[in-house]
Amino acid sequence: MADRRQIKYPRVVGNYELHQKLGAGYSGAIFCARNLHNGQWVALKLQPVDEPCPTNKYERNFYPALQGGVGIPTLWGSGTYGPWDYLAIDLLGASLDSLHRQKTTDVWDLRSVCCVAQQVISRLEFMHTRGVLHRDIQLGNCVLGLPPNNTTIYMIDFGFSKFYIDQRTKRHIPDSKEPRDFIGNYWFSSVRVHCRGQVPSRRDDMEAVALMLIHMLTPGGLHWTRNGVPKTDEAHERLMYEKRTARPEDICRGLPPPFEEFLRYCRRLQFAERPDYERWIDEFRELAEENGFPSSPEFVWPPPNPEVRHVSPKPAARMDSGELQGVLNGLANMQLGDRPVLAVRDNLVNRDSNTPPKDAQKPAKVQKPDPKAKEVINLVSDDEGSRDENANGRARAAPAAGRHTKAQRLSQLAREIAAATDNATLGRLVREFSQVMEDQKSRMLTKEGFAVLDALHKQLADPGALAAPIRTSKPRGSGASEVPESAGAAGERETRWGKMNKLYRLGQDVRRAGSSEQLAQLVVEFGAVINRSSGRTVTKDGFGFLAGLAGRLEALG
Ligand SMILES: Nc1ncnc2c1ncn2[C@@H]1O[C@H](COP(=O)(O)OP(=O)(O)OP(=O)(O)O)[C@@H](O)[C@H]1O
Repeated sequence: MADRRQIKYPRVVGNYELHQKLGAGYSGAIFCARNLHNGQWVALKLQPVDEPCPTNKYERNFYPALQGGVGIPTLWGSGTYGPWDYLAIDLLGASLDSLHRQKTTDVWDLRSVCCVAQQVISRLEFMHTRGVLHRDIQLGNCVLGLPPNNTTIYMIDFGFSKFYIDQRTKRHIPDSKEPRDFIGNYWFSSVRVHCRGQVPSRRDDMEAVALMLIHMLTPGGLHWTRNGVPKTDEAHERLMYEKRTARPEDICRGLPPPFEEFLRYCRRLQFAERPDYERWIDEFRELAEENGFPSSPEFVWPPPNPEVRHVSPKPAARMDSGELQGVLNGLANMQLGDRPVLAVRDNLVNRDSNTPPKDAQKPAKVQKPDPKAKEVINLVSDDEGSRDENANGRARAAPAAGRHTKAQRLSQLAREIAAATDNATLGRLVREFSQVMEDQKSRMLTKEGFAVLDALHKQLADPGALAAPIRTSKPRGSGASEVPESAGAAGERETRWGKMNKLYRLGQDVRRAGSSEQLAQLVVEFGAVINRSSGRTVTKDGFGFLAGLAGRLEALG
């Protein structure tokens, strides 16, 4: 291959007249070009036909499969012209890499990063549904459109892409233990692919997004990127070692929890597993909303003032999913102190149902559970009606008045549940909770949803809640106890029933529960099953459980 600096590019290639150079990559250059016949401006990717790494040829395979997707450039023409191989695609604007270099602050603002997260995950969802892996996710391959599409992030550069669905058999490509050459980029390729030589699949595209987002929020970037591209094997080995040994909790220290959770989630995915794109788009949208930013994923650059907030690397109390699990199980052992007991008339005196209890009015905090104590833990994070501190220590603006997000509705429900004074009201609130969840596209149980369960549990957990326990029929299956099993038995249940079966069985148990205590226990188990399930989605059986719970509460009210 000729030395790229000496390559003389032609003035015209096919129907296109070349203008300024937009960029140069690993194996070619890209120009702004004009169609000589219709005047249309395009980006022309140019490569010598004898290029040893003919990425244009590879890319040409994927563009047809990806046409029509939001944020995927249109392919206007491609072919060879004399010694040149070319691709004519939509002319786009600045790449995130160029914005990264231009930015005047240490790190990106959280709003922009949440927009990038939502859009890039959505692009991957589209590509993956078309059977294509990107395999080279990086800032330089995320490019803004030109007006009027300048708030859309486009994915470019499919030179390393691959069909993970075999075009002939329509099956997922097989995993393999064979040693393989690394394909991807040094900064963001997943640990599995980059450091362990594994076959890339959907999970690795997702992990690359997670690393890219964390990089954007880290002063100086991820530490293995700071010495530049490795020039020797030794330097590459060192980089891989640093990447491989970097613990999620360390590289995400001080960042809002969804970033670490996302990275961990990607690393837990199985080789052929479909990532839950919707869940993570929702998570990052909610993170934006919680911080007072618009829920729209539109990428606005420069970030509109005065909302620009940068995430400082301040250590924050956080709860990982393992801890969350412990918390849910620990809810069963909560010490409720002298909290009033539902359905015992004496306790209703002096309680005004319109006034949330003192606890419910405080913005609850995410706390680190004490593993020994198994005490009361609040899972809720935000009270949107109040002002709160963000990670930067600045006051968080309340979301725009009149806009009721899922998070707001759930937080409000948690407060109303905490303030409820009878079971019939609780039953109605459970129905509302179910309705809020059903109205949502994703049906994912967020932390605000868990806070609703937490509030519900608190209201039900006292054994005296229902004055006259009613007789329960025997659950299906021999020797089953009349009392719903404890959270400690949940692990055993997992092997006895399939995962899906569990929610169905909980739905049956809830209709037979004879006391508030039993209902409280079932609420904990319900939360634990949802939390363990991939995507934390409330399924049909989950809604069946909620309907059963509401009905039971109303009947006992
Ligand atoms: N359609 C486009 N419109 C405007 N600029 C573009 C377009 N496509 C690419 N660029 C610019 O050119 C740069 C290189 O493009 P691209 O990544 O497609 O080329 P490549 O040769 O495959 O590069 P690499 O080897 O770095 O992956 C991009 O980072 C971007 O700045």
